[in-house]
Amino acid sequence: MRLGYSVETVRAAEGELMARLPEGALMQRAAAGLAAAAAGLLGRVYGARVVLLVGSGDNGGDALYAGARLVRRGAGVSAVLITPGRAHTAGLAALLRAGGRVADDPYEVLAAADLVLDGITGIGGHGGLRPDAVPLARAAHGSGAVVLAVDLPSGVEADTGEVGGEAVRADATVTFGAYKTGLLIDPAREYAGAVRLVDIGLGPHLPSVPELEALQHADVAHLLPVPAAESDKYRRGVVGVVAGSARYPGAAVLAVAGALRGGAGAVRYVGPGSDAVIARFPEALVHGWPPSKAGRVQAWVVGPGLGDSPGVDEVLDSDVPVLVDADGLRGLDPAVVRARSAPTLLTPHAGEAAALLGVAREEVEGTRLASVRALAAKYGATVLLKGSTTLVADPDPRRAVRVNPTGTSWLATAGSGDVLSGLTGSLLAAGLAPLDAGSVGAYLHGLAARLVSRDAPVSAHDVATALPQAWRDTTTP
Ligand SMILES: NC(=O)C1=CN([C@@H]2O[C@H](COP(=O)(O)OP(=O)(O)OC[C@H]3O[C@@H](n4cnc5c(N)ncnc54)[C@H](OP(=O)(O)O)[C@@H]3O)[C@@H](O)[C@H]2O)[C@@H](O)CC1
Ligand SMILES: Nc1ncnc2c1ncn2[C@@H]1O[C@H](COP(=O)(O)OP(=O)(O)O)[C@@H](O)[C@H]1O
Ligand SMILES: [K+]
Repeated sequence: MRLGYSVETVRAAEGELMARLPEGALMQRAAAGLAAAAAGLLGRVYGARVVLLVGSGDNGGDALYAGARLVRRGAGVSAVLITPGRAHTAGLAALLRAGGRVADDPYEVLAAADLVLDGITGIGGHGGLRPDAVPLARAAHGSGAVVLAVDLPSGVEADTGEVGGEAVRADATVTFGAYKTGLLIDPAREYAGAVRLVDIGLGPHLPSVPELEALQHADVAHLLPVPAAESDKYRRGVVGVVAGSARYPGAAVLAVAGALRGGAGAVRYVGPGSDAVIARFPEALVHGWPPSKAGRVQAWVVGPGLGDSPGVDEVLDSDVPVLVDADGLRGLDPAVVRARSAPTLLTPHAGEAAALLGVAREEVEGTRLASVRALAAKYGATVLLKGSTTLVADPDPRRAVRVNPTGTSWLATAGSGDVLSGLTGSLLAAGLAPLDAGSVGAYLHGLAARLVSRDAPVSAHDVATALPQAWRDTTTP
């Protein structure tokens, strides 16, 4: 599991650790890791031209000490002080002692740089870059040099992944001690580039429950349902799908396609898309209306392509877990969801989430973590917020939010969400708790898309077909 922590948590852990170490030791560890990463990016340090963007806090101190190390390995290092007179005193002295210098003309050194270390702000920064730093960040981006962010790209919000104004666009980020939550969530994640964690000994001082967690292959393999020797189709779980309409019969087919690959022993379909479903998937069990007469079902999926067709109320009335997606989310009453005896999992994209929260779509896209938590609280349900960063929040606010590490922007294709609902509903029917079903579903779906896409366009149907390959990939050591 990859874990993300808030600034408050990181500062508390740093405080504990610092009390046991000699003064400045932690910053030296950070600077050593940073210099090593910089050297790796440069390939050849001797003769390289390095520029440090130095803010007024310890983030700038890290950059200055790392710069001193690079000077000692033969690099030419120039520091650009954002607020002269307020740079980290000991760090600046170390740089000058080693043979580095303060730049006379920031834009001249930036234009000639091979590598820029962004030490303007780290976990102490708020509200985007200040105006004096903005042109420097732009010049770094436009210079052709590799931009390496120190701890975080300056200007992004460490706790939320929000970007309130302008921020540094980095090719890579070296973060110290622990991933900050914002590094794992868009839009900040995109500003960070490739993120590397440098161990500074913080581990034993961090709490066991982080703010954010990302499943890795081994976690998913551990959660996937596997039939036992004595299993039969009912013990493996039966998933019911209420999806599609005369207008969108394809949604029924795609949701069933996902459901057939999610580990349930059988898929029941109820709705206007029966003919299309059975023509494509003879193994699906199709039933007449209403869903309550369809026979045993351990979890329902309702909503994809449903249009105005009925089904949501009937399914929410059941006493088994229900996944509500797409049209099923329209006008969904929090009181109805809260009153249910079994868990509910909502899977909105940003537009649907915005409608449920009564805000603009852009607001949800800019504040994903806060939005997914707000929806989970409002509905007392697990919420999977889809998009460039998929997040899954439990209704219990003490649980870490899951962030999906797989996926590709090629997934932004019509119908791929229908496959995800079927797949995730199937995992629910197989017995996974909603938080696990949502995060495992998103993981496999994103991995399948990557495997089948290999950087070319994919269709939703391709993604469904690649799900067994993603499953195998995850469980193969
Ligand atoms: N603690 C530790 O043990 C370790 C910490 N480490 C490192 O320290 C970093 C945290 O350092 P920090 O706390 O000094 O804050 P930091 O991120 O440098 O920024 C604060 C300064 O920026 C300024 N500023 C604020 N907003 C701004 C804006 N929008 N645009 C421009 N400027 C802005 C603000 O100025 P002021 O408001 O005072 O005018 C203030 O002076 C952390 O990320 C890691 O790199 C590592 O060495 C490992 C050990
Ligand atoms: N920019 C993106 N990057 C990665 N994944 C994305 C992006 N945009 C959408 N997705 C994923 O694609 C799927 C789209 O689902 P959805 O919006 O419900 O589409 P549809 O309703 O057409 O099926 C979701 O799994 C979502 O997370
Ligand atoms: K930084």
